[in-house]
Amino acid sequence: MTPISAENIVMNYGKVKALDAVSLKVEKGELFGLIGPDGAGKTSLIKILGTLLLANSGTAEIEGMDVVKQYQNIRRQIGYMPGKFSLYQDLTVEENLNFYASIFGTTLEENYDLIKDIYKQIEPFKKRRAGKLSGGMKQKLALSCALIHKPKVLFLDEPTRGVDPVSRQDLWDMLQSLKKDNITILVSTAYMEEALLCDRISLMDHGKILATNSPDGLIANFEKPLYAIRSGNSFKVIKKLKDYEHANSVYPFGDWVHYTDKRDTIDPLEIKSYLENNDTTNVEIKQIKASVEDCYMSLTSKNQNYEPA
Ligand SMILES: Nc1ncnc2c1ncn2[C@@H]1O[C@H](COP(=O)(O)OP(=O)(O)OP(=O)(O)O)[C@@H](O)[C@H]1O
Repeated sequence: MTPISAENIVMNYGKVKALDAVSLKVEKGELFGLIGPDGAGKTSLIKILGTLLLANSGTAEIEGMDVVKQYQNIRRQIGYMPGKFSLYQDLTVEENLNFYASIFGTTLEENYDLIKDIYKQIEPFKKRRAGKLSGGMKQKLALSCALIHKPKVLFLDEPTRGVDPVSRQDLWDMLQSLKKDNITILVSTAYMEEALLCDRISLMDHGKILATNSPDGLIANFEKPLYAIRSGNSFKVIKKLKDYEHANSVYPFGDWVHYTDKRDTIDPLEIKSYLENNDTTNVEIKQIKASVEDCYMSLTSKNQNYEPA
């Protein structure tokens, strides 16, 4: 049985098409990432799968149960960590955990083993009110609460948003360690580099899934040779490359400009000369391996037929 499956999910908010015929399958024990910028539709999809929102059309099943007809059974078997910290700020760490455990008819002691690696990092602060915890500690508490009833499927909506880099890494380590318990995890993020920490990912843009693959598989499918180009003036490089008749894609990437050409084979020196003949000096050019972000840029440039939100 597939732990998470969705077929042709459509979600509209008035005129905004938040999800446009989205289909997805996540296998048992996978750490699966929904990757996309703000507004891509990640939260809407997670809420529909987590039985918190009704789709306009399409079907979805969690552990073989229909998200509309069997939502009560599903809720007993899933954990959900919303994007916004939503625990009780006035309750202590321990009280929050006991509260969530009691809702599911369990206790902290009963499921201590599952959450101990995460909880032990905040246990010294168990008498502290949740509202007084640091961002990283809040995140660990929220994850502990989402796991307290031993869910089969765990949904996390942008758990690393606005969290410091060390806590972000901690969270991913915790998610990796949950794999040994065979929990299926669907996590969303807008940070492209986090895609590499997932078993498989779906890249999302404007309510559509553009591609689903392992990070390596996605990168291996990048269609064209990719070049990184720079000179003292990135703005000029971008402008001149965009005017270049053979340019396929041109976008800034840190200090560099990433470029693909319409032709299958090219001589990079030809591009260098073109730029130098168009008042761009000190041009450096090198062929590079595509990253997940490059794959995303290439796919979004093809996904132009959307209704702007
Ligand atoms: N309750 C709502 N009413 C109207 N529009 C909404 C509502 N919720 C989401 N939207 C719109 O639907 C689209 C998808 O939003 P969604 O929150 O699902 O995306 P997201 O990828 O999770 O982005 P974010 O990180 O900003 O939450 C966006 O254009 C958003 O503005």
